[in-house]
Amino acid sequence: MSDNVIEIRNLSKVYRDFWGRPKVKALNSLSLEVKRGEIFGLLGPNGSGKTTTLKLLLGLLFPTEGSVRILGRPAHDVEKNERIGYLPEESYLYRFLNADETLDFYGRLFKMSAAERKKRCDELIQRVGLQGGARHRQLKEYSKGMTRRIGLAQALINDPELVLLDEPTSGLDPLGTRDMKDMILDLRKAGKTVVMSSHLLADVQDVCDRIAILYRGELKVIGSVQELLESREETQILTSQLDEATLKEVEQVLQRRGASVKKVSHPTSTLEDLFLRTVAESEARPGRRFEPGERPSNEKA
Ligand SMILES: Nc1ncnc2c1ncn2[C@@H]1O[C@H](COP(=O)(O)OP(=O)(O)OP(=O)(O)O)[C@@H](O)[C@H]1O
Repeated sequence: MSDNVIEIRNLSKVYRDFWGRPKVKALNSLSLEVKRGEIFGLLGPNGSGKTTTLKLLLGLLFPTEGSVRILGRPAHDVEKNERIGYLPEESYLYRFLNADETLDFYGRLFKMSAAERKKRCDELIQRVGLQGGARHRQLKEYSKGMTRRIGLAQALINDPELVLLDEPTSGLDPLGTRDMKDMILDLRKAGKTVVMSSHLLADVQDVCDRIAILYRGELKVIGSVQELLESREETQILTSQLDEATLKEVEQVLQRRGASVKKVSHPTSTLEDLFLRTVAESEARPGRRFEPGERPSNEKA
Protein backbone atom coordinates (compact mmCIF):
# COMPACT_ATOMS: atom_id res chain seq x y z
CA MET A 1 0.00 0.00 0.00
CA SER A 2 1.22 3.52 -0.82
CA ASP A 3 2.73 5.56 1.98
CA ASN A 4 0.63 8.53 0.90
CA VAL A 5 -2.51 9.10 2.93
CA ILE A 6 -3.49 12.01 0.68
CA GLU A 7 -2.77 12.50 -3.01
CA ILE A 8 -3.97 15.72 -4.59
CA ARG A 9 -3.46 16.10 -8.34
CA ASN A 10 -4.05 19.32 -10.32
CA LEU A 11 -6.92 20.25 -8.08
CA SER A 12 -8.91 23.37 -8.95
CA LYS A 13 -12.04 24.77 -7.40
CA VAL A 14 -14.16 27.55 -8.82
CA TYR A 15 -17.04 28.80 -6.69
CA ARG A 16 -20.00 29.87 -8.79
CA ASP A 17 -22.68 32.43 -8.12
CA PHE A 18 -26.43 31.83 -7.95
CA TRP A 19 -26.66 31.73 -11.76
CA GLY A 20 -23.75 29.28 -12.10
CA ARG A 21 -21.32 31.92 -13.32
CA PRO A 22 -17.71 31.55 -12.07
CA LYS A 23 -17.19 33.85 -9.09
CA VAL A 24 -13.97 32.93 -7.30
CA LYS A 25 -11.14 30.60 -8.28
CA ALA A 26 -10.33 29.35 -4.79
CA LEU A 27 -7.78 26.72 -5.87
CA ASN A 28 -5.66 26.57 -8.98
CA SER A 29 -4.05 23.29 -10.04
CA LEU A 30 -2.91 22.22 -6.59
CA SER A 31 -0.81 19.04 -6.36
CA LEU A 32 0.62 17.64 -3.14
CA GLU A 33 0.94 14.48 -1.08
CA VAL A 34 0.70 13.84 2.63
CA LYS A 35 2.55 10.82 3.97
CA ARG A 36 1.32 8.41 6.61
CA GLY A 37 2.24 9.48 10.15
CA GLU A 38 3.23 13.07 9.41
CA ILE A 39 1.85 16.35 10.67
CA PHE A 40 1.28 18.50 7.64
CA GLY A 41 0.57 22.24 7.84
CA LEU A 42 -1.43 24.19 5.28
CA LEU A 43 -0.51 27.88 5.49
CA GLY A 44 -1.57 30.95 3.63
CA PRO A 45 -3.17 34.35 4.09
CA ASN A 46 -6.95 34.78 4.45
CA GLY A 47 -8.78 33.47 1.45
CA SER A 48 -5.85 31.47 0.05
CA GLY A 49 -7.83 28.22 -0.18
CA LYS A 50 -6.97 26.29 2.99
CA THR A 51 -10.53 25.57 4.14
CA THR A 52 -11.54 24.83 0.55
CA THR A 53 -8.75 22.22 0.38
CA LEU A 54 -9.88 20.57 3.63
CA LYS A 55 -13.50 20.49 2.44
CA LEU A 56 -12.45 18.96 -0.88
CA LEU A 57 -10.53 16.28 1.04
CA LEU A 58 -13.65 15.42 3.01
CA GLY A 59 -15.80 15.31 -0.10
CA LEU A 60 -17.95 18.19 1.23
CA LEU A 61 -17.19 20.07 -2.02
CA PHE A 62 -16.69 18.75 -5.54
CA PRO A 63 -13.57 19.76 -7.45
CA THR A 64 -13.92 21.76 -10.65
CA GLU A 65 -10.87 19.94 -12.01
CA GLY A 66 -8.32 17.43 -10.79
CA SER A 67 -8.51 14.57 -8.36
CA VAL A 68 -8.11 13.79 -4.67
CA ARG A 69 -7.35 10.36 -3.24
CA ILE A 70 -7.51 10.02 0.49
CA LEU A 71 -6.75 6.79 2.37
CA GLY A 72 -6.60 5.11 -1.02
CA ARG A 73 -10.16 6.13 -1.96
CA PRO A 74 -11.59 8.98 -4.03
CA ALA A 75 -12.63 11.97 -1.90
CA HIS A 76 -16.31 11.61 -2.85
CA ASP A 77 -16.42 8.10 -1.33
CA VAL A 78 -18.30 8.75 1.94
CA GLU A 79 -17.18 5.49 3.58
CA LYS A 80 -13.64 6.79 3.90
CA ASN A 81 -14.95 9.50 6.25
CA GLU A 82 -15.36 6.79 8.92
CA ARG A 83 -11.56 6.75 9.11
CA ILE A 84 -11.22 10.55 9.22
CA GLY A 85 -11.70 13.07 12.02
CA TYR A 86 -12.48 16.73 11.26
CA LEU A 87 -12.29 19.80 13.46
CA PRO A 88 -13.94 22.65 11.52
CA GLU A 89 -12.90 26.27 11.90
CA GLU A 90 -16.23 27.19 13.50
CA SER A 91 -17.77 24.88 16.05
CA TYR A 92 -21.07 23.34 14.95
CA LEU A 93 -21.74 21.41 18.16
CA TYR A 94 -25.13 21.41 19.89
CA ARG A 95 -25.08 24.13 22.51
CA PHE A 96 -27.55 22.50 24.88
CA LEU A 97 -25.68 19.19 25.25
CA ASN A 98 -22.90 18.67 27.75
CA ALA A 99 -19.54 17.09 26.86
CA ASP A 100 -20.66 13.54 27.67
CA GLU A 101 -23.88 13.87 25.71
CA THR A 102 -22.05 15.42 22.75
CA LEU A 103 -19.55 12.57 22.47
CA ASP A 104 -22.27 9.99 23.05
CA PHE A 105 -24.28 11.54 20.18
CA TYR A 106 -21.34 11.37 17.76
CA GLY A 107 -20.49 7.85 18.96
CA ARG A 108 -24.01 6.79 17.95
CA LEU A 109 -23.49 8.29 14.47
CA PHE A 110 -20.54 5.91 14.12
CA LYS A 111 -22.76 3.04 15.37
CA MET A 112 -20.61 2.42 18.43
CA SER A 113 -22.13 0.21 21.16
CA ALA A 114 -23.13 1.81 24.49
CA ALA A 115 -20.17 0.22 26.26
CA GLU A 116 -17.75 1.37 23.56
CA ARG A 117 -19.19 4.90 23.65
CA LYS A 118 -18.81 5.12 27.42
CA LYS A 119 -15.19 3.91 27.30
CA ARG A 120 -14.22 6.18 24.42
CA CYS A 121 -15.99 9.16 26.00
CA ASP A 122 -14.12 8.71 29.32
CA GLU A 123 -10.84 8.37 27.46
CA LEU A 124 -11.34 11.45 25.28
CA ILE A 125 -12.65 13.69 28.05
CA GLN A 126 -9.51 12.84 29.96
CA ARG A 127 -7.28 13.34 26.93
CA VAL A 128 -8.61 16.82 26.12
CA GLY A 129 -8.63 17.87 29.78
CA LEU A 130 -12.40 18.37 30.30
CA GLN A 131 -12.72 16.07 33.31
CA GLY A 132 -14.31 17.40 36.49
CA GLY A 133 -17.23 19.86 36.49
CA ALA A 134 -16.68 20.98 32.87
CA ARG A 135 -17.81 17.64 31.56
CA HIS A 136 -21.37 18.09 32.81
CA ARG A 137 -21.88 21.70 31.76
CA GLN A 138 -23.79 22.63 28.62
CA LEU A 139 -21.51 23.66 25.75
CA LYS A 140 -23.16 27.09 25.58
CA GLU A 141 -21.36 27.89 28.84
CA TYR A 142 -17.97 26.83 27.49
CA SER A 143 -15.09 29.24 26.89
CA LYS A 144 -13.41 29.28 23.46
CA GLY A 145 -10.63 27.03 24.72
CA MET A 146 -13.09 24.49 26.16
CA THR A 147 -15.08 24.56 22.91
CA ARG A 148 -11.93 23.78 20.94
CA ARG A 149 -11.16 20.90 23.31
CA ILE A 150 -14.59 19.28 22.98
CA GLY A 151 -14.37 19.88 19.21
CA LEU A 152 -11.14 17.91 19.12
CA ALA A 153 -12.63 15.13 21.27
CA GLN A 154 -15.57 14.94 18.84
CA ALA A 155 -13.17 14.75 15.88
CA LEU A 156 -11.41 11.80 17.54
CA ILE A 157 -14.50 9.83 18.58
CA ASN A 158 -14.07 7.27 15.78
CA ASP A 159 -10.35 6.78 16.50
CA PRO A 160 -9.54 8.13 13.01
CA GLU A 161 -6.36 7.35 11.05
CA LEU A 162 -6.35 10.82 9.55
CA VAL A 163 -7.27 14.00 11.43
CA LEU A 164 -8.03 17.28 9.62
CA LEU A 165 -7.82 20.34 11.87
CA ASP A 166 -8.92 23.75 10.62
CA GLU A 167 -7.23 26.44 12.74
CA PRO A 168 -6.91 24.19 15.84
CA THR A 169 -5.22 26.85 18.02
CA SER A 170 -7.21 29.90 16.95
CA GLY A 171 -8.68 31.84 19.87
CA LEU A 172 -6.79 29.82 22.49
CA ASP A 173 -4.69 31.36 25.25
CA PRO A 174 -1.05 30.21 25.53
CA LEU A 175 -1.96 27.39 27.97
CA GLY A 176 -4.73 26.13 25.71
CA THR A 177 -2.43 26.45 22.70
CA ARG A 178 0.31 24.42 24.39
CA ASP A 179 -2.22 21.71 25.34
CA MET A 180 -3.61 21.63 21.81
CA LYS A 181 -0.11 21.34 20.35
CA ASP A 182 0.73 18.54 22.79
CA MET A 183 -2.48 16.74 21.83
CA ILE A 184 -1.54 17.05 18.14
CA LEU A 185 1.95 15.67 18.87
CA ASP A 186 0.32 12.80 20.81
CA LEU A 187 -1.69 11.96 17.69
CA ARG A 188 1.54 11.57 15.76
CA LYS A 189 2.94 9.35 18.52
CA ALA A 190 -0.18 7.20 18.15
CA GLY A 191 0.65 6.80 14.44
CA LYS A 192 -2.09 9.12 13.13
CA THR A 193 -1.69 11.48 10.20
CA VAL A 194 -2.65 15.10 10.84
CA VAL A 195 -3.34 17.89 8.35
CA MET A 196 -3.84 21.28 9.98
CA SER A 197 -4.43 24.73 8.60
CA SER A 198 -3.30 27.76 10.54
CA HIS A 199 -2.33 31.42 10.45
CA LEU A 200 -0.34 31.04 13.63
CA LEU A 201 3.07 30.39 12.23
CA ALA A 202 4.85 29.70 15.52
CA ASP A 203 2.33 26.94 16.29
CA VAL A 204 2.84 25.40 12.88
CA GLN A 205 6.60 25.56 13.27
CA ASP A 206 6.34 23.82 16.65
CA VAL A 207 4.34 20.81 15.52
CA CYS A 208 4.46 20.30 11.75
CA ASP A 209 6.88 18.02 9.93
CA ARG A 210 6.10 19.47 6.50
CA ILE A 211 4.21 22.50 5.29
CA ALA A 212 2.69 23.96 2.15
CA ILE A 213 2.16 27.69 1.67
CA LEU A 214 -0.77 28.68 -0.53
CA TYR A 215 -1.29 32.11 -2.02
CA ARG A 216 -4.50 32.93 -3.87
CA GLY A 217 -5.22 29.25 -4.41
CA GLU A 218 -1.77 28.36 -5.72
CA LEU A 219 0.91 26.28 -4.07
CA LYS A 220 3.98 28.47 -3.61
CA VAL A 221 6.24 26.55 -1.22
CA ILE A 222 6.27 22.96 0.04
CA GLY A 223 8.82 21.02 2.07
CA SER A 224 9.97 19.90 5.49
CA VAL A 225 9.96 22.66 8.10
CA GLN A 226 13.51 21.79 9.08
CA GLU A 227 14.81 22.05 5.51
CA LEU A 228 12.88 25.18 4.65
CA LEU A 229 14.03 27.08 7.71
CA GLU A 230 17.60 25.91 8.03
CA SER A 231 20.23 28.45 7.00
CA ARG A 232 22.99 26.61 5.16
CA GLU A 233 25.34 29.58 4.93
CA GLU A 234 25.94 29.82 8.67
CA THR A 235 26.87 27.53 11.56
CA GLN A 236 25.62 27.90 15.11
CA ILE A 237 27.46 26.34 18.06
CA LEU A 238 25.89 26.28 21.51
CA THR A 239 28.37 25.91 24.39
CA SER A 240 28.39 26.38 28.14
CA GLN A 241 29.14 29.94 29.32
CA LEU A 242 32.54 31.15 27.96
CA ASP A 243 34.80 33.78 29.52
CA GLU A 244 36.33 36.66 27.53
CA ALA A 245 39.71 34.99 27.09
CA THR A 246 38.22 31.78 25.70
CA LEU A 247 36.00 33.76 23.35
CA LYS A 248 39.06 35.62 22.04
CA GLU A 249 40.86 32.33 21.42
CA VAL A 250 37.85 30.90 19.56
CA GLU A 251 37.74 34.02 17.42
CA GLN A 252 41.44 33.68 16.59
CA VAL A 253 41.02 30.03 15.58
CA LEU A 254 38.11 30.96 13.33
CA GLN A 255 40.05 33.82 11.77
CA ARG A 256 42.94 31.49 10.96
CA ARG A 257 40.43 29.26 9.15
CA GLY A 258 38.99 32.16 7.16
CA ALA A 259 35.72 32.29 9.11
CA SER A 260 34.41 35.07 11.32
CA VAL A 261 32.23 35.39 14.40
CA LYS A 262 29.07 37.26 13.40
CA LYS A 263 27.30 37.29 16.72
CA VAL A 264 27.97 36.25 20.29
CA SER A 265 24.90 36.12 22.51
CA HIS A 266 23.06 34.10 25.11
CA PRO A 267 20.30 31.89 23.77
CA THR A 268 16.82 33.19 24.57
CA SER A 269 13.86 31.00 25.36
CA THR A 270 10.46 31.78 23.87
CA LEU A 271 7.77 34.02 25.29
CA GLU A 272 5.51 30.96 25.33
CA ASP A 273 8.01 29.20 27.55
CA LEU A 274 8.25 32.17 29.94
CA PHE A 275 4.45 32.50 30.07
CA LEU A 276 3.93 28.80 30.81
CA ARG A 277 6.63 28.82 33.50
CA THR A 278 5.08 31.92 35.13
CA VAL A 279 1.64 30.29 35.24
CA ALA A 280 3.04 27.02 36.60
CA GLU A 281 5.07 28.87 39.26
CA SER A 282 2.04 31.02 40.20
CA GLU A 283 -0.03 27.91 40.67
CA ALA A 284 2.64 26.17 42.71
CA ARG A 285 3.36 29.23 44.89
CA PRO A 286 0.37 31.60 44.94
CA GLY A 287 2.01 34.33 47.06
CA ARG A 288 5.11 34.63 44.87
CA ARG A 289 5.72 37.92 42.96
CA PHE A 290 8.66 38.51 40.68
CA GLU A 291 10.72 41.69 40.83
CA PRO A 292 11.03 43.68 37.58
CA GLY A 293 13.46 41.75 35.37
CA GLU A 294 13.29 38.63 37.56
CA ARG A 295 11.81 35.46 36.07
CA PRO A 296 10.80 31.95 37.08
CA SER A 297 13.59 29.38 36.86
CA ASN A 298 13.99 27.11 33.85
CA GLU A 299 13.14 24.04 35.86
CA LYS A 300 9.61 22.80 35.31
CA ALA A 301 7.50 23.74 38.35
N1 LIG B 1 -19.01 29.16 -0.51
C1 LIG B 1 -18.25 30.03 -1.16
N2 LIG B 1 -18.75 30.76 -2.20
C2 LIG B 1 -17.98 31.65 -2.86
N3 LIG B 1 -16.67 31.90 -2.57
C3 LIG B 1 -16.13 31.20 -1.55
C4 LIG B 1 -16.88 30.24 -0.79
N4 LIG B 1 -16.07 29.72 0.16
C5 LIG B 1 -14.86 30.31 0.00
N5 LIG B 1 -14.90 31.20 -1.02
C6 LIG B 1 -13.79 32.02 -1.53
O1 LIG B 1 -12.74 31.15 -1.89
C7 LIG B 1 -11.47 31.70 -1.53
C8 LIG B 1 -10.75 30.71 -0.61
O2 LIG B 1 -11.46 30.62 0.62
P1 LIG B 1 -11.05 29.64 1.82
O3 LIG B 1 -12.11 29.76 2.86
O4 LIG B 1 -10.74 28.30 1.27
O5 LIG B 1 -9.69 30.33 2.28
P2 LIG B 1 -8.85 30.14 3.63
O6 LIG B 1 -7.42 30.08 3.20
O7 LIG B 1 -9.38 28.99 4.42
O8 LIG B 1 -9.14 31.52 4.34
P3 LIG B 1 -9.17 31.91 5.92
O9 LIG B 1 -7.74 31.91 6.34
O10 LIG B 1 -9.76 33.27 5.91
O11 LIG B 1 -10.00 30.89 6.65
C9 LIG B 1 -11.76 33.04 -0.88
O12 LIG B 1 -11.62 34.03 -1.88
C10 LIG B 1 -13.21 32.93 -0.45
O13 LIG B 1 -13.84 34.18 -0.48
